[in-house]
Amino acid sequence: MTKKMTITSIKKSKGASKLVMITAYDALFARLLEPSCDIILVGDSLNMSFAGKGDTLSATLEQMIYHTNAVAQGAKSSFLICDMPFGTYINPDEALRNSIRVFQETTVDALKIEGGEDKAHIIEHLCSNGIAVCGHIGLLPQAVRSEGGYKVKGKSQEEQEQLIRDAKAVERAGAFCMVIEGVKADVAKEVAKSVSIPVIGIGAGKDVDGQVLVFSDMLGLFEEFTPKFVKKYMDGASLVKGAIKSYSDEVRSGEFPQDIHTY
Ligand SMILES: Nc1nc(=O)c2c([nH]1)NC[C@@H]1CN(c3ccc(C(=O)N[C@@H](CCC(=O)O)C(=O)O)cc3)CN21
Ligand SMILES: CC(C)C(=O)C(=O)O
Ligand SMILES: [Mg+2]
Repeated sequence: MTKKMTITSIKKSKGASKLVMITAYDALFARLLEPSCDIILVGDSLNMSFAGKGDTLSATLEQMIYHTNAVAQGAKSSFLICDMPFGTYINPDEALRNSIRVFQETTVDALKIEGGEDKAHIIEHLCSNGIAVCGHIGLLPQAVRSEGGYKVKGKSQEEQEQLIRDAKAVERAGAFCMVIEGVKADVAKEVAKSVSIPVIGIGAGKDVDGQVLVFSDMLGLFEEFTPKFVKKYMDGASLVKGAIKSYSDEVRSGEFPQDIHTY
């Protein structure tokens, strides 16, 4: 990835190339991910993977702004999206006020909000005030408590029809793309076909317009999180633990530091 993507090139990518999105929470990883991805998402999953909490609900706007600024320092040529955290877009005015804060306090390119048909009026209000919005439909992590867990969507006829309505409402409201999470692959495929903006999947099969994963999941760093949709591209936890063990052993044995590490 050399030239930074724009709302226009992201929209145009549909049907031509798959979008690669990965989350990042700091400058260090943002710099490492940037060469191979189109979009970096500062996800509210940072409340779990970074802050160690049990779900995303207690992530704050201040946290999201802090991490977005860190990521922006590391990734100057990636399109940057920040999740609006739980409780920050409960009505159009609140949503716009909070979105403007993120836009003014960071260099983020777009914001992501969870919800379909029920959030279309919010997306519309943001879009008509200069905020680029990425939708998020299907499994909505911010609804984990009201839903009683993380539930894959699209299993019933009603859910399938609702997902199509959600995607169309998000598109009509002005979103430039959307994430579809935790949806049966055949249903996600139909959803992607039903709109003309890119639909980026996570746990939604291959027949969508791109994929997103949490970086710490795909690098095998987040050991306790092993849902079906994650592919571990490296065993990060073992590698890191092994390196730390070597350091520890060498400090204790006196093997580190050697002359080359010494002034
Ligand atoms: N590190 C991390 N990775 C993520 O992908 C992620 C987060 N955090 N935090 C926010 C949400 C929460 N996500 C989740 C969390 C759990 C399941 C889960 O337990 N899935 C079950 C399937 C449930 C069903 O069949 O209905 C699984 O076993 O895969 C799915 C998505 C995805 N998001
Ligand atoms: C899992 C992705 C889509 C997300 O919303 C997050 O990382 O918070
Ligand atoms: Mg999120």
